[in-house]
Amino acid sequence: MKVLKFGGTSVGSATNIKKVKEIVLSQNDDVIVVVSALGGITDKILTAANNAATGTSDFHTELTEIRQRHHDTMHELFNGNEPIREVVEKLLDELEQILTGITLVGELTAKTLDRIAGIGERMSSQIIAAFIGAERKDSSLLIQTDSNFGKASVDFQVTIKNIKEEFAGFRGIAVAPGFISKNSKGEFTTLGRGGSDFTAAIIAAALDVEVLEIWTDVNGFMTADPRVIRKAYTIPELTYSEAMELSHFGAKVIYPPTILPVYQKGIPILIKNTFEPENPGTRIVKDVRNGFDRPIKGISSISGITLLTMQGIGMVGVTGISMRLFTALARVNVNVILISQASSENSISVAIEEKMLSKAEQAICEEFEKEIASGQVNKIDIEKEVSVVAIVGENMKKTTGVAGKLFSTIGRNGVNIIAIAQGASELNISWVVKNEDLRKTLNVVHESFFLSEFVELNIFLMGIGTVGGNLLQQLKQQQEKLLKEKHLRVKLTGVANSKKMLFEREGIDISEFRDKLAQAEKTSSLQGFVDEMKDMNIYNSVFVDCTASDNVASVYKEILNANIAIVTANKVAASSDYENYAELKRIAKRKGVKFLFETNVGAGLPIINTLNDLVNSGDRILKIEAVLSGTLNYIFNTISEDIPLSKTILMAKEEGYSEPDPRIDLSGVDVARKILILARESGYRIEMEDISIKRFVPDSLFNGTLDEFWEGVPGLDAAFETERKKLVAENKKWRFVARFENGKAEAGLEVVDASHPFYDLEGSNNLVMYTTERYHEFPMLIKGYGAGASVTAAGVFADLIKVSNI
Ligand SMILES: NC(=O)C1=CN([C@@H]2O[C@H](COP(=O)(O)OP(=O)(O)OC[C@H]3O[C@@H](n4cnc5c(N)ncnc54)[C@H](OP(=O)(O)O)[C@@H]3O)[C@@H](O)[C@H]2O)C=CC1
Ligand SMILES: N[C@@H](CC=O)C(=O)O
Repeated sequence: MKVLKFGGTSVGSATNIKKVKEIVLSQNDDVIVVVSALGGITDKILTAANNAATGTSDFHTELTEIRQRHHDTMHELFNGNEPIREVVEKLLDELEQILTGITLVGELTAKTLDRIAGIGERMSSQIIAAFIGAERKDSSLLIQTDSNFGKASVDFQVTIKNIKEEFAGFRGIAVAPGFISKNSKGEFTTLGRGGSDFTAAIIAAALDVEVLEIWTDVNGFMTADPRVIRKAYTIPELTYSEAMELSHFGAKVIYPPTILPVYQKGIPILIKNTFEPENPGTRIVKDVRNGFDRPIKGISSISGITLLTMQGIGMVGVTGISMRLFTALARVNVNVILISQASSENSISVAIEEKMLSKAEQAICEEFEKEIASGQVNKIDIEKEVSVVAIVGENMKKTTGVAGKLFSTIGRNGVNIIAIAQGASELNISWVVKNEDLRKTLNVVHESFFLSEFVELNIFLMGIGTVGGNLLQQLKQQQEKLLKEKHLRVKLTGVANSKKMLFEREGIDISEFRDKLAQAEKTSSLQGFVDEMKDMNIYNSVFVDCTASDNVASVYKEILNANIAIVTANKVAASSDYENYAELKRIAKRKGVKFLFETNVGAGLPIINTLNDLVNSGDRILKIEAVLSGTLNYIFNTISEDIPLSKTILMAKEEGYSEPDPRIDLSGVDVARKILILARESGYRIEMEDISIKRFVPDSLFNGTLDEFWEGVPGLDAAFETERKKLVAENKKWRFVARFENGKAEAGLEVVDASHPFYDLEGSNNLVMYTTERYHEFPMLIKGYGAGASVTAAGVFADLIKVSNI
């Protein structure tokens, strides 16, 4: 035999009652169906009763609605041929008479309220029993309570005997109302909050049924609130204690105290969805089966919380403080949701519902009036607009590292934890965060404990030109593969160029980003972009800088301080003042976020990473010799009798090798920035001014505007051609070489012969030679394309993958 309980929404309309019938008839067992009132009816009865108690007969609106709902439901279920209309009509009349009586006396007692509060269940059970063609049983004649009207206590001895007698030898389907009961005098009582669950649990326990099924409007307990966590999913199995904890923390699937009778008997509870009966739902059992025994089962949260903290040196070592605090709160009916006390006994924090704040504050201040006046206890500290979050799971007890993983994940994402509580049962770890951090907290914790197979990376990209545009193409191309093979979901969450900016929490479709950005409402603004990123407060966020802008580089500190990682192709920050560069690295380290700039030197070549690996493994960089400009190398490899210098510069720009402003390349500044970064990454404190640059283009060309530069450059062509011819005759080549040795860096144009390793460096290639303590006789060489859209974008992409930690 089974007991199936259907809640208010499940029986809320004729359509839903038809679904209930299908479910009940599909059971291959004898079934007792316990039903709530039609959804919303009990509330209407209570409102009508309270209105009546004002003595103004102001209950008719509710009563008319209650009548109409039942008439409509019966009409639709029975096609106008309503076999139980008379019974229901009588109950509605009874309700009207009592409401009229309440109006006349102008008073509503708990006893009178119990008389009418269960009329909804009495009506719904009649309708549903008739519609299913089942026998109706009257729970109020079976469940006997004391006379504590409003929340009566069950006399289990009498009740169990009644139920056993009533159902002895029963076969088939019975329908019984939930929530209602009677005292020994035969007066109506009710079972309080969650009453229908309680009725079902009492019957299930009395009859020792195989299972108690609670049919509701959700697919059981979810790993987290699905309104916040899109990827939350149903938990297949929970222990009674886990279900109890999750319910306490906001998962309103069951009301725990009501399932006590089945818990004591070890009868499994199955939570099922009336509207998705094929969903397996959640099984609540004593011991979960293998495979359903992960350490964390669910995350829950309660918002609308205030944290009160009592602190003072006068509290240390004084007995009775906690007792007085909790007694004071209990006196004014304030429920304490979380308690946290430092072992120093110097402070104690309690989380309470926000609406209880003034009562609680007053009670504490009165209780500790003397201590506060004498300064032994400080003024009560109040932290409003906070939420309590909890992870729940019985297996935490057997697993080390859960708390470590939990708090490091939260911390890495920049969420401040205000208070923590964990009971010695290790069933639940609860902590308090600001309301504004709740969504992010739930997301990071959910991802870390439930979706570790799916990591999400939220990209905020600034700059969609040569490099940024290509990066997006590559991301688009790889998105599916990364998801499938690496379980990494890469989302473009924000994007901007110098004109517009666009944000979408759920991710911008990369194939449409240009159109969408062009049509975006928001005008681009650097601070606006940063503020929006911070406000969105999304976990695993990364800012990607594909501009060449000094301004953009100037906001890195703010971004890292907001726990947002940075991946940048822009060399400005890493080559700015040493103090700024070092500070950015310090912030990134302190905040536990990445600050990566591999593409700053040699585009996609692993030049910085290799250097870091050498240094971190204890090697020492003795010398760096390198060709670090893709543009300049391309120019010197392309210049010929037919292609003059000025044309090669244009060609380098068109190929996507040069900086947005090619004077940065031609002046040697780009190379100086790169050798500076390598020197710093080798462990040297060095500034841009320390680098000597030998220019090969007169300074006058760099002093004017970009247009003046383009106009002036052809003037150099003839002299270069003359020099070039001489070099060809001598079988020599120009190379713009950077060197770093003994703490000194320099860059300049050199002539190399065929014996030199740089001689054969083709196209836009770069070559770096690291002479180190370990690579001494034969330096380490890294060679390959040193510029260009696709290789640079690939380098940025590789840094992004590093940020995702997959
Ligand atoms: N090209 C290469 O081989 C390599 C380049 N890099 C670096 O990559 C970076 C990008 O270079 P590249 O793609 O060639 O440059 P582009 O000029 O092609 O693109 C720059 C992008 O940045 C945008 N932008 C500029 N300023 C701002 C701002 N203040 N706010 C928002 N967006 C802005 C531009 O917008 P708009 O179009 O509206 O002006 C454009 O979308 C540079 O720092 C460069 O040094 C690094 C290694 C190799
Ligand atoms: N403009 C740069 C691009 C890479 O940093 C170059 O030409 O090397």
